[in-house]
Amino acid sequence: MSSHETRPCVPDLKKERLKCDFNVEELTNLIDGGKEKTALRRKLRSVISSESAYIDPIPPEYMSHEDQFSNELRKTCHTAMLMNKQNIDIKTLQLSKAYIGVLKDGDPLWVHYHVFIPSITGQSDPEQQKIWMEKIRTWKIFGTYAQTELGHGTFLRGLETTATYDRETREFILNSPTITATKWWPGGLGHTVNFAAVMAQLYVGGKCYGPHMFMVQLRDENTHESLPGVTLGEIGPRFGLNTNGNGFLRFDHYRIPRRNMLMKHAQVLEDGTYVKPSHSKLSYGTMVRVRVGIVRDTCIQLQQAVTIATRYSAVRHQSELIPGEPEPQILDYQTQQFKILPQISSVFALFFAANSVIDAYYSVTAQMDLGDMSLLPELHALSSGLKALSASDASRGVEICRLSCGGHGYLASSNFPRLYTQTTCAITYEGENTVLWLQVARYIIKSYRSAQNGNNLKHSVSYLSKQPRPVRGDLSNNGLLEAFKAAVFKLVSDTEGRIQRVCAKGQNYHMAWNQCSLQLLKCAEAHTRFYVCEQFVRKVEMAKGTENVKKILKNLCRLYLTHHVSVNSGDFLKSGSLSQNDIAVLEEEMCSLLEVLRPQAVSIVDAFDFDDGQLNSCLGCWDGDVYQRLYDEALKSPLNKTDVPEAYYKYLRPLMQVGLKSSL
Ligand SMILES: CCCCCCCC/C=C\CCCCCCCCCCCC(=O)SCCNC(=O)CCNC(=O)[C@H](O)C(C)(C)COP(=O)(O)OP(=O)(O)OC[C@H]1O[C@@H](n2cnc3c(N)ncnc32)[C@H](O)[C@@H]1OP(=O)(O)O
Ligand SMILES: Cc1cc2nc3c(=O)[nH]c(=O)nc-3n(C[C@H](O)[C@H](O)[C@H](O)COP(=O)(O)OP(=O)(O)OC[C@H]3O[C@@H](n4cnc5c(N)ncnc54)[C@H](O)[C@@H]3O)c2cc1C
Repeated sequence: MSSHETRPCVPDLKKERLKCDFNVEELTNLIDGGKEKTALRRKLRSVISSESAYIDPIPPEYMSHEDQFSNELRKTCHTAMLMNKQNIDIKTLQLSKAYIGVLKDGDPLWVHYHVFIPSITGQSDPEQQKIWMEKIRTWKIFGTYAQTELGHGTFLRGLETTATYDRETREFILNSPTITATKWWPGGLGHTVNFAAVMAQLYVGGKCYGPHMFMVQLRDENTHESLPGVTLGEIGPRFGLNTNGNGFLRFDHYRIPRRNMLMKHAQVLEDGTYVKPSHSKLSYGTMVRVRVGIVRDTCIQLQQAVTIATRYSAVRHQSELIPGEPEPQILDYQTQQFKILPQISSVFALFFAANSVIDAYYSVTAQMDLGDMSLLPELHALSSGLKALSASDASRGVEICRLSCGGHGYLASSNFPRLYTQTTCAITYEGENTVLWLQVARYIIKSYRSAQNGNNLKHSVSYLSKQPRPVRGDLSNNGLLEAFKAAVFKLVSDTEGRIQRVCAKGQNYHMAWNQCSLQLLKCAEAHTRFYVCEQFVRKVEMAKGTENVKKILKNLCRLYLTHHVSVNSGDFLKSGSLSQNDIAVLEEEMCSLLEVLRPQAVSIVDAFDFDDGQLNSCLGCWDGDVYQRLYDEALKSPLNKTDVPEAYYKYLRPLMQVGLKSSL
């Protein structure tokens, strides 16, 4: 039973928690990765919760843009000091769920810790690392990852910033030749960081060698003023993440020493000799790493959204289910269960997928450090696909949760608006989703063709070697995975056939690719969905623990499978891997699973173990005292400071005094 069991809450939530038939703490431990990790997270959380510095002076919604930024910078700097005192690695804290809720709308140093530092450690040679990491550790250097430009974010070969080697002075000259060459978006670039890892086109002896990364000082280490030759600023208010300090940067023939090119993989020697890397895409390594991290991060955002929606749905009563009877909890409506429970199953699917891609990342990068690049294309496809799938599933999931809370879900005090803007931007950053899907498709089509030519395929695409033949009527988990394989195989073989047909009509390959890109997107998503389903099934099979927790996991896994078969039923029917009757049976099973899981829903989300400060939502609070919180929060509006606002005297009263002349 949950350790929170005894805390007071409204009768509806009490009733829900009493229905719990599994050990909530055990599920919490599983999600944290073990008892010790739960204990560590809670210890970190208790350090954070006791810090008065994290209390916002007024709700940030009511602050100016400048004050919001300053308030978050204050908190992020306080965290650095605090962690230093406690001897805790700040990166560990930031990636821990314990830190959620401290920064409300973006962290101006987030890119420093999670994109800039990995770029330095992953792209510079040992001598460079020694110098720069020392300065990073002692807080002399704060940096960002400056790649995207006004004109290009996706197409990196189209970047316009140049880094031209001057052999005489042994320097690179950085230049932004056009307005579209302006670096645009990097987090913290506006007014926070003093350095940047800058992606620029390398020119040596008049020849362009493509995008390479350079360590560039932008601001004076003492005065923080931008250096001559560098123009910096903030890009203005955004849909969300308004305190990330996203900035712009222009160079005017700005010189940096030769050794400021990050030289782990490629080098320019003093005499201008270019030494190429062992794989042409190694300079894109930071992006692969962050894409992997995004899977985990979006999963945690979805956990927050489903916690809020589930608790609220247990507290909210509306309409009549049976005429004349009391209004039921809205969670009793099947349609409400269908909004929320598949999102809970998605949390677990993303959780297992994130763990598996993080493991893959570490094992492939270890091999790459030994010089073996053979698994990089598979890792690139896997991380791209999972980044795209997790970002789009989570942001759709957050929006469904918001809608499931009716009008109150639209209030800032529900915290859905922030959660949504935080999740949806993951569709865009670190590789726009459509573009990443097309990268996955490229890998799949290439693999499929390679198999047609008799070659062996890498593990994640091995099922594309030959037409899978699922056993008709086998609707077990393994049977459904086989059906998935057959459905994806059919999508891939049809799409590949269509590309060939378009080419045969005289179209060149690239145009044919574009004409088939809608199907290619489908192939990529279906392949990645299959991967997620397979991981879910295997991880649940392997899960240790008590029978009741395993039962919850099995039911959630089954809900995930049946839901995604139902949503994509056309693909299964077309491939002949499932019949219409199979689909009908599975859809019925999905509805029964909603009923089975409904009584456990509140306890499952309790297991995500967020406290009220973290959820920051009137609707999702532990005790369910929703209405009082909504009312109290409304009273904080500055407009409620006076009964009659100044705007009345300025605008409304004069209008009312004039009166209407015509009788409209
Ligand atoms: C390990 C886990 C640790 C945990 C880490 C913690 C991280 C936590 C994460 C998230 C928390 C979120 C918190 C929110 C705070 C906000 C922060 C925002 C941060 C955002 C930062 C950014 O957005 S940085 C900018 C990102 N930009 C992009 O991603 C650009 C996208 N474009 C590209 O990647 C490429 O240009 C392209 C892939 C689209 C195409 O490249 P290119 O034109 O050069 O190649 P080709 O199409 O010609 O292909 C050639 C060939 O190369 C293959 N390839 C391409 N990319 C790669 C790669 N990265 N690796 C390997 N191979 C690659 C391509 O597939 C082709 O292969 P073929 O064999 O020829 O087919
Ligand atoms: C919150 C946030 C934080 C960011 N932080 C950073 C940062 O720290 N550092 C940094 O360098 N950048 C950062 N970025 C920039 C981000 O990485 C880019 O915005 C992203 O890579 C998308 O590129 P783009 O904006 O050029 O979009 P575009 O590529 O212009 O996309 C516009 C449309 O064109 C389509 N499109 C483009 N190419 C193709 C294609 N080949 N095939 C089919 N369709 C295509 C896309 O699918 C999309 O629909 C950030 C962005 C955001 C929103």
